[in-house]
Amino acid sequence: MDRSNKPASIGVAASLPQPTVTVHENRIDASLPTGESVTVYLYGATVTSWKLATGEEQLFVSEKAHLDGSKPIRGGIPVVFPVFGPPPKNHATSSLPQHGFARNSYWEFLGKSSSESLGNDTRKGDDSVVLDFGLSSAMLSEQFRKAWSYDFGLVYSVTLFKDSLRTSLRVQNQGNQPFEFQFLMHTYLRIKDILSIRIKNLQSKTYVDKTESYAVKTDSSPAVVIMRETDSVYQSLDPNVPIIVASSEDDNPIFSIFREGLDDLTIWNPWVEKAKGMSDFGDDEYRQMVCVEPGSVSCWQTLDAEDAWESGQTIRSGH
Ligand SMILES: O=P(O)(O)OC[C@H]1O[C@H](O)[C@H](O)[C@@H](O)[C@@H]1O
Repeated sequence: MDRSNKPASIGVAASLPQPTVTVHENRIDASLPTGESVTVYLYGATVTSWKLATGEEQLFVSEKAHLDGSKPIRGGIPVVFPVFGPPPKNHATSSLPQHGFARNSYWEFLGKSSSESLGNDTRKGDDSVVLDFGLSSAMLSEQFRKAWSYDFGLVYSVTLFKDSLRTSLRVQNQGNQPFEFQFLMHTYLRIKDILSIRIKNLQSKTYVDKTESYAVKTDSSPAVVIMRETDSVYQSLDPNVPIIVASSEDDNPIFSIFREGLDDLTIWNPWVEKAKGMSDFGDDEYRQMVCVEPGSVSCWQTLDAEDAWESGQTIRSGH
């Protein structure tokens, strides 16, 4: 019997275009057959570039950023672990630098995997490529190992899709005692002009304003508009509601940020004076970027011996 919805025959997998992954000494480049690409430096497992098929860069990296491992990379997606901001005194992280050690340690490239298109036209090739990076206690510098002597393993996965990028972290406690940590993805989004965007879905949410001595505030405006130095840590957000960076001209989404297991979100822009004081950031570059940073930073995650914890973000470009 002829089936009217008989599926078309599936092409031979070996002949399909595949994602390309190039391993350099200090970074990994990957691209999809459709032209999208991503670059990840081993230093900090920092994603430094995410381009759409049009070649349009989605992430901001300062022209003054250090890419030689002498300093955390100013831009892209630095990984913040196991502490966010200046470590508190009298805590196990107190001897670590600001934002911990993940962004200034060398990670190992663990390999790639890819998933095939689930659409009808499998001839288009693979829909995504996943790059996995690992960092464990044994890989830390002596200084960091001394400052935070827990046994841990991190696997950071970077997945490139056609219109989005997912970054996720799995933290494993490989020791025999619990430890506490914070985690955040310090995403620098590239925008045309800071004055032409607004950030939605934060209405009436409580945040800590780090520019005003950590004052706790609530903003009832329908969207966050950035017109001065901004360093706001939003807390306890509904994980199911994406954060939207929209054009203030036509309200079209420029980026939508989906969070998994990350209830806090920092919004940061250094503005004029702070930009001038940063040696690895151009004086006028604050206009081309906004940091939208999903994290778990308002309290400590406690991870028991041999336990694991996972979380992630997906950034979708455009609609
Ligand atoms: O200069 P960094 O150590 O990279 O930190 C850059 C920024 O990171 C976060 O967004 C913090 O909330 C800010 O307080 C900090 O200034």
